[in-house]
Amino acid sequence: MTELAEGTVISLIAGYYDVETSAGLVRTRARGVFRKTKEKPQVGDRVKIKLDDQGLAYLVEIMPRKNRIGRPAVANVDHVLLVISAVEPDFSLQLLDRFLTFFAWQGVDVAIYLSKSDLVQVDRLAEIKDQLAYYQKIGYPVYLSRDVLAEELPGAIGQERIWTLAGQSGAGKSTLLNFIKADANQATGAISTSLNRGRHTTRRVELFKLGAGFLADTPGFSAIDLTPIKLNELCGYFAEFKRLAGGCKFRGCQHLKEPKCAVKEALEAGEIAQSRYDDYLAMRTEISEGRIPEYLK
Ligand SMILES: Nc1nc2c(ncn2[C@@H]2O[C@H](COP(=O)(O)OP(=O)(O)OP(=O)(O)O)[C@@H](O)[C@H]2O)c(=O)[nH]1
Ligand SMILES: [Zn+2]
Repeated sequence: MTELAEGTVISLIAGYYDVETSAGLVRTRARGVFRKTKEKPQVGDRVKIKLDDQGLAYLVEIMPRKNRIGRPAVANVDHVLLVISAVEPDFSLQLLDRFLTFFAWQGVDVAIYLSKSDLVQVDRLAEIKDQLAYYQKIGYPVYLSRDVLAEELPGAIGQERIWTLAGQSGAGKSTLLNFIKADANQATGAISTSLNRGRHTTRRVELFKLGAGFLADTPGFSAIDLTPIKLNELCGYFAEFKRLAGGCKFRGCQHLKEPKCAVKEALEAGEIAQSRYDDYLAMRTEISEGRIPEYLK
C-alpha cells in the first residue's frame, strides 16, 4: 500500500468513512486494526488514508483528538456557533451562561446568534439586544441577523477548522443551517452531486465545507452537565472575571467574600452584570452538590 493523504472525516455512512482531502472527497473503509483497538473513527477526526492495489481506499490512522463534543459527537471542534432564540424557547441568560461556561471549559470559542428575533415585540427585542451587547463587550461575537452571519461566517472559518452548531432544541439550528447551506452548496456543489446527497432522514452528524473549513450540523446538547468542572476553576471560565482576577488581592480568589476582590468591585460598580455573577454562584452550588438542578432536567 502506498501513502495517499491526510484528511478530515466528514460523515459516516454504513461502515464507510467519507474523508475530505486536499485532493477531494474519498470514500474509505476503516482497516481491521481499529476493530482490535476498539477505536472508532468519528466525524471531525483527522485521519490518514491509503490506497491499495485495487484502488480501494482505507482509513489507517486517527490523529490525536483535540476534543469531542455533542451527542452524536464531533471531534476536534474549534468553534461553536451557539443559536439562542428570542422566544420559543424563551430567551434565557441562565441558559446562555451555562452554554458559555461549558464551552469555555471545553476550550472551544463561541459566537452567538440570536434567532426568532422576528417573533418578539420591539421593546422585548431591545431588552434582549441590550443584554447581548454585554456578551459582545466581554468578547463573544454576537450576530443578530442571519444575513450578516451567512455573509461573514465563511470568512471566519479558518483552514480546516471545524465549527459546530449548538443550542437548545427548537432554537433554530437546522433552520439556520439550511439558510447558510444554500450559499455553501454553491462551493460544494461538485462534491454533493458526486455523492448524490439529498436531505437526510436520519439524524446524524455530518460536516459540510464552508469557507476554508467545515460547519457541523446539529449535535444534541440536552442537559449540560457542569458538575465535572473543578469548583475553584469555575471562575476562570467567566471571561470578564478572568480578566479582572489579576487585580484581586488573593491569588486563587474565588470572588466570594475575599477582601479587595476586583471582581466584586467591578460588580458593585455595575461593570459586571448581576445576572452573570448570580449564575456563577448558582453554578458553584450545582458543582459542589454534584448534581444538575431539578429545573434544568
Ligand atoms: N419565525 C422564525 N421561526 C424560526 C426561526 N428559526 C427557527 N424557526 C422555527 O422554529 C422551529 C424550530 O426550528 P429548528 O431549526 O427545527 O430548531 P433546532 O434548533 O434545529 O431544533 P432541534 O432539531 O430539535 O435541535 C421551526 O418551526 C422553525 O421554522 C426564526 O428566526 N424565525
Ligand atoms: Zn476576586
